[in-house]
Amino acid sequence: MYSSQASAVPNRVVGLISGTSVDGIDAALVEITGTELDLKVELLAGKTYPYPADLRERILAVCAGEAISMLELAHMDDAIALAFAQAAQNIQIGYQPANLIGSHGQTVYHRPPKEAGVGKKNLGYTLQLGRGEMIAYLTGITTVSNFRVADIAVGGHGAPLVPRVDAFLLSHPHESRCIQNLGGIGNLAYIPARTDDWLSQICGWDTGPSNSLLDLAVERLTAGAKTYDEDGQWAASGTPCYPLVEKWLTHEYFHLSPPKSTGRELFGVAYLNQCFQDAEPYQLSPADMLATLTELTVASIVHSYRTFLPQMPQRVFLCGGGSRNLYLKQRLQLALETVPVLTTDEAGVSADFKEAIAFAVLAHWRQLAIPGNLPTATGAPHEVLLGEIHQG
Ligand SMILES: Nc1ncnc2c1ncn2[C@@H]1O[C@H](COP(=O)(O)OP(=O)(O)OP(=O)(O)O)[C@@H](O)[C@H]1O
Ligand SMILES: CC(=O)N[C@H]1[C@@H]2OC[C@@H](O2)[C@@H](O)[C@@H]1O[C@H](C)C(=O)O
Repeated sequence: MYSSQASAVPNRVVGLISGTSVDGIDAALVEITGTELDLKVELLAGKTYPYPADLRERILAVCAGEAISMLELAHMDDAIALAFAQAAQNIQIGYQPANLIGSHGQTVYHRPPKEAGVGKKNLGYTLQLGRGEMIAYLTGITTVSNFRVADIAVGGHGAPLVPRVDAFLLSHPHESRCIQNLGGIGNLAYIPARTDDWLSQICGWDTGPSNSLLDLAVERLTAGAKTYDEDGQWAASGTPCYPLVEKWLTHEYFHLSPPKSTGRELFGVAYLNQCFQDAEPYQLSPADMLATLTELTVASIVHSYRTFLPQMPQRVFLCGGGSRNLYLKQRLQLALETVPVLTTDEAGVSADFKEAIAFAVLAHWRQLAIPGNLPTATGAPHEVLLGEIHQG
């Protein structure tokens, strides 16, 4: 880790991301001071800008494996970049302009690296659309994008990237914490209390599905009328089917040792179809099915903590859209027994905009030539600078 080097003048940065839920572009306008141990971020504005419906549909189809031509790919890349550039411009209205944008883009494909014999690896592959050069061109603001490839280039997973930012924004002097993102996919950052060698013990990984299967199931059960189960109300009226949860938990991903990453390629439409097929003998109601899928998210997270963490954290802080799913939160609290489950809002960082904030911080780090990956979370052999800089 780099020693802190205070930057006195706040950097005004826009962070942008659309995650695996493809529910819209999260934009955060922040003021950043400091770098790592002295890092401070003030959220001036945060907003989610929904994609145009047809663009969202096309993105989801590509994520689900639909073939497209190179021409269509180029069009989609630019349509996403345009939507991101508009989000960057809109979030600044009424504020002094930003001097930097950090844009994650839209993941449409992610393949983790694979062992290929002793000491050899097939590099991972990851593709985020919404090219940074177009965002810089349209906004006139220097834009950092394509954050994942430098980590992948040295053999890492290129994900999760947020744990390093979590470590500097959410550590505590006396308390060990897990920061649990509940997006389409779940991930965690484990942050020990800030004692002697705490930095070397921080780790993270993707826990598996969080809302991805729930959202797809809701769309299927409502014939497209709804895209998610608000506050988890529908699931809350059902009962989890534990034999199914046990069966689904045997999936190889949950038993892989970290560092590990995943996506909709593994926990998407095909997996959900299998879940519905597995559920047939049990004749579950729609509410029971949603409760059972919720329980898979809960059980996979808790199994992951108990199996792979050096010790259970003293507190868990949730973020991402799933932190608004009251049923999911309640089930997680029940399964984690005495470990209190809160949201990152309660630790001073917006649960809704933490990922967008993180990409603003990663752009800030890139500008200062500070590495952005956490090798214990991505599996990279060393730290690297993340992101390509496009001058505005
Ligand atoms: N009030 C709510 N009740 C239940 N679920 C909600 C609520 N609000 C948001 N969600 C869930 O959160 C999802 C969006 O979460 P989020 O924006 O954190 O995901 P993401 O960033 O796209 O995913 P990832 O972190 O995997 O990249 C929605 O698709 C929905 O399932
Ligand atoms: C390839 C990719 O886009 N991965 C996402 C996804 O969504 C959650 C989880 O899987 C995480 O690994 C990652 O996003 C966050 C922002 C990260 O890199 O920390």
